[in-house]
Amino acid sequence: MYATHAFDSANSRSTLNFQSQYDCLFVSSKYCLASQGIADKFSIKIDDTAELVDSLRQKLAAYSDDTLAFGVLPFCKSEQAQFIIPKQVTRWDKGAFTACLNAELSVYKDPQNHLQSLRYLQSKQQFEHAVSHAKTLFNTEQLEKIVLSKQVDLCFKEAINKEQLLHDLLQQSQSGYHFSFPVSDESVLMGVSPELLLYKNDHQVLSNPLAGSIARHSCPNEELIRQQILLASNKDRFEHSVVIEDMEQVLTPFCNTLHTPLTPSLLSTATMWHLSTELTGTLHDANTHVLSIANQLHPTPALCGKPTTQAYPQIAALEGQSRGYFSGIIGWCDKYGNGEWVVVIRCAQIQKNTARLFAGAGIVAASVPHLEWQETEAKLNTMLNALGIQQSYYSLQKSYHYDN
Ligand SMILES: C=C(O[C@H]1C=CC=C(C(=O)O)[C@@H]1O)C(=O)O
Repeated sequence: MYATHAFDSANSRSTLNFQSQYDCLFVSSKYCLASQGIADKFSIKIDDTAELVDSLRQKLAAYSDDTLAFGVLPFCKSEQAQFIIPKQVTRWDKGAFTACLNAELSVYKDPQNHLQSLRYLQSKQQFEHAVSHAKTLFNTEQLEKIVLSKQVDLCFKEAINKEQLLHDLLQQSQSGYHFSFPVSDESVLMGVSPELLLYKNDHQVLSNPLAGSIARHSCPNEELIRQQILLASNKDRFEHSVVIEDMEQVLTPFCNTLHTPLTPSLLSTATMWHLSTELTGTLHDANTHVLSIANQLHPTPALCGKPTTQAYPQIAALEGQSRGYFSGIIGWCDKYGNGEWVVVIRCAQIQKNTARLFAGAGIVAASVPHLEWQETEAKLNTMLNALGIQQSYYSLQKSYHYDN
């Protein structure tokens, strides 16, 4: 059921047919898990962590010891998570998987798929107004931080080739966590998250929250300046510290030891620099399920705000539509409660010839509305680049298609 794939470069086309051979995909720093066939598919409530974990354990109990479950939890705790227990999971070495995908796609590279329309669900003005409004709440609502996001709908002439998209995401950045999960019969959630919520193996836990961002630049000198600006920015350092404090509070009761570096470091994606902190710990109990911790961490103030209970209703009111799986969590777990979960960002929900893109930014008292808009624009570039959309064309189109 859980096979390690020895990559045979001479026979790459017959060893993996990407059109049909995976349903769920999770690519970590060194490995890639690709599932084939569906043994069971089910939804579970996420508002009660103990119930969520019990239901999962019961489902997995019926299968062999090496069975995995893939899942995606929505942002909103009143919605349900989706899980898939695959018939088979192939574990690839990451390099081998990428080489195989390259070999597949070099044979049939799709012609350029033309963008037909682009629609912002919130205009720039609406987003900036929401940021300004959020800033007034910091004085009155005991709120320290809130994450506001936007959604953009793209429509292409032809159906989006998901294998090509995955390939382009991998080409763009080998780092990060690439994922693909069929959230309905017709639509797939795909992306490359830079943010590890929780890896758990036996006693060991690792988390790598990110918060505080600046867009990358093509000029090396400007890149250095931007890195320094980000490291020295009190606004971004505050945005980051709020997340780390909250995560430490959740992780501490589970851990014998927990190490948190005193200052954040920098982490880059293909398009952004982020402030990053790696928390490492050892658990009291190796049987603790990865989701017992991950669902308590979720949603962290990197995706929601602080305090969470105050931020949730404000997000619903200010954003005006459901985030669905965006800023939820995605990953896998095994029968022993081991697994790896990342936050659902830098992603799109793909359905036939349409893609819905998402991007958010942490808002604090020192936020400047138009800069937060620019940050979310820069974050959209991960998916826009992978979808082959040229910036000049995109800029021209978007000025005509705000959904006012
Ligand atoms: C909400 C997003 O990013 C989060 C993760 C990293 C940095 C963030 C920030 O600096 O605001 C966000 O908290 C997104 O990419 O849509």
